[in-house]
Amino acid sequence: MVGVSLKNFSISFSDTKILEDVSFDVIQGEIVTILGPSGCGKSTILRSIASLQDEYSGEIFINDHCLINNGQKQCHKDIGYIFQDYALFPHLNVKENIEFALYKLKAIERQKRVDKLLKQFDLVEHRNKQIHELSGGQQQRVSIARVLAYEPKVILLDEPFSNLDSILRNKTKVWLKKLIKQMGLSAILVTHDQKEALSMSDKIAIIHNRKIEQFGTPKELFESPNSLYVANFLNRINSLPNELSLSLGVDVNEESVGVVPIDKISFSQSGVKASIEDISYCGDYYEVEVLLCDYENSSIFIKTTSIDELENSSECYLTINLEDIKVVKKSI
Ligand SMILES: Nc1ncnc2c1ncn2[C@@H]1O[C@H](COP(=O)(O)OP(=O)(O)OP(=O)(O)O)[C@@H](O)[C@H]1O
Repeated sequence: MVGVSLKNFSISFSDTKILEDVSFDVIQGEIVTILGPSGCGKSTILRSIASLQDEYSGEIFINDHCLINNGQKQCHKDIGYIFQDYALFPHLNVKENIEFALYKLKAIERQKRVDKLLKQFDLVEHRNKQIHELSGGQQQRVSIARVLAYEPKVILLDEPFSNLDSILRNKTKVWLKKLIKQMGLSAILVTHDQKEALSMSDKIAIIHNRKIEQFGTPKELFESPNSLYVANFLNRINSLPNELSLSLGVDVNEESVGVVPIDKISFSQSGVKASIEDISYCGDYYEVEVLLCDYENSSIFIKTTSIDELENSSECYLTINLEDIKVVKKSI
């Protein structure tokens, strides 16, 4: 069943078009991530779904109910919104924050639900603490528990991991993904982080120039990007000069370009002649920038684990395999 559906969603602010004809569905139990540059309208989509913004045209459906019906706004109680800064009530303790929206329930039922969430979110020992006494990760768990307390069917996550360090971030991602699946929620995640999008999502919507440039599973977008923009957004790739692609037997023209991931090019004894421009140490690998000598010194990057033979020489040769080159549109 479709949990959230956007149909021809468009929105402008003071004559500036932000989004145009955006349509996508989120099935129950599915995580859809919206990816795009800063200011492209990602949070505007979430705010509109949460009925915090209603200047849009087009339609938004939550479990088949349109949010604006005959010009009347219908707030939907099935939606939980998790904000980037958690938006917890600082004057209430952990337990009070979680039970805040449950005032309509009988005391005993309320108590039961809060106890279950405190346990589920590993917050039992912190139940009486004030918000400022919690770590960032604990605050985030309280913010998610508070939203799940009123049993939403749809969950909107706006950069939910941005305040967490990388270890806690990875742990929380796995935990939240499991939780969304177990509860059969329809989730929409907004993030800047491509890796996060690839690992968390069932589908990804990439926004570019006010529209969805591509919508599909992470694998589809990663392996078959339909444009240079999508390819660049999801992976570290090189755009090859068209003359080089043609010489390698790749069919490109003025509107298309051959792209190859930086880890698919290797150094060799012969092949495409290049000169070393820069070597950057990146922990368990190196990123080497080279200039392609025969192609107006176009620069490309190569990911390699060994630079032994490169350090004392400025000249090198590259092997680029035909099967690793994808042809994509320069832009849509
Ligand atoms: N209420 C508003 N009035 C006027 N302009 C707005 C309003 N809300 C958002 N905007 C503008 O719309 C654009 C999209 O904003 P939005 O917050 O959706 O971007 P975003 O993609 O979430 O960005 P970021 O990744 O930086 O958080 C921005 O240029 C923003 O300034």
